[in-house]
Amino acid sequence: MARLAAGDAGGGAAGPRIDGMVGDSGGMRRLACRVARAAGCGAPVFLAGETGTGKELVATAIHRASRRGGMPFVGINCGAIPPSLMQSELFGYERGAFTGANQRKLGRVEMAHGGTLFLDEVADLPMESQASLLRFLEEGRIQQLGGHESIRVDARIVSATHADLWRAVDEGRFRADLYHRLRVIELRIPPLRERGNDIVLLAQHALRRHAGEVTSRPKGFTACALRAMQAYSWPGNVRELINRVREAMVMAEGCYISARDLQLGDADGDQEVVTIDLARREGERAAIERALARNAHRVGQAADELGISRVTLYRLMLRHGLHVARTGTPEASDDRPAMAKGGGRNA
Ligand SMILES: Nc1ncnc2c1ncn2[C@@H]1O[C@H](COP(=O)(O)OP(=O)(O)OP(=O)(O)O)[C@@H](O)[C@H]1O
Repeated sequence: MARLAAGDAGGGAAGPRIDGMVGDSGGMRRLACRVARAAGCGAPVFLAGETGTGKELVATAIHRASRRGGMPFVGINCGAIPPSLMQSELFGYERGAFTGANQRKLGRVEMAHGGTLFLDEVADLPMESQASLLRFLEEGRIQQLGGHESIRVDARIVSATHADLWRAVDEGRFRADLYHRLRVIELRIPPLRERGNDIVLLAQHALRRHAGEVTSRPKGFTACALRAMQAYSWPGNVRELINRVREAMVMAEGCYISARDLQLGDADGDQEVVTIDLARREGERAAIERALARNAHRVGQAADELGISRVTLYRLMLRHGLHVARTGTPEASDDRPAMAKGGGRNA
């Protein structure tokens, strides 16, 4: 189960991380810090992020790291329950509330008493349930279907959606008052394409984790496969990456998974063999190049984003043959190197 931990997140320097989540990029480290802070308070948390980015893992991590960690974590996917059943699913019903209600049934909110209620795909919550949820958030009380008394429940709400919740408000499908109540703390989970070398770490993690599913486990990835993975946009994020690696493990013809095995193209030279060490160095170099490009070659800012010190970044740039050339223009101060590639793959 996910919990917060301090330590190494897959090959980098020590720092906060979310246990159970592979990732060492600046974005994931920043998220880990925010998750730790969010866990320390009792306010509602809203998780925004594309599908497959790990929202459920983050919700679990917040729960585990909070004072409610030993109590129930109850999840519900609001998009998977028929709207007509949502009210009874969330708030339960009294015996005799409707035909067939032979005994009292607890709803998910009450099940989460003392713990955390995770409302996944909250944008799909029907209007009637939105009103009842708002009442719960304001008063800490619920009413069962067919019940006459209101029941006091102490549950923390963590909600998530991959959709644009504000748009749902704009279109009149989601109450603005509930929107603000749910978003007291908002955590944005970065899409996989913004996580640099995490893509390689996650692919290697999937290879290890699912080794038991195949008779002969591939030894690793070809260089082209690693490049193709880093160039791809991953619309299905981590879930898509894991599934592609699992499929490639079964289908791969050689000892190393190629870009073609991952259905990510058919690049020349895909037979090239890659050791873990080489893969790490390639990933590291790509992450540095990307951070520098994204930060207009400001080394200090790029270092912050990568979660390392400026000195370490200079050292790594030197190792990878990424030179800092001063041009003498005011913009090109120490902090704005013109980058030149050199040194080849083993630099
Ligand atoms: N950083 C990570 N490290 C390891 N596994 C991860 C990571 N992020 C996500 N996963 C895995 O990817 C899959 C999708 O994660 P999860 O269900 O938490 O995403 P989600 O954002 O809630 O998706 P959806 O919006 O579709 O509900 C799960 O199998 C999860 O274990």
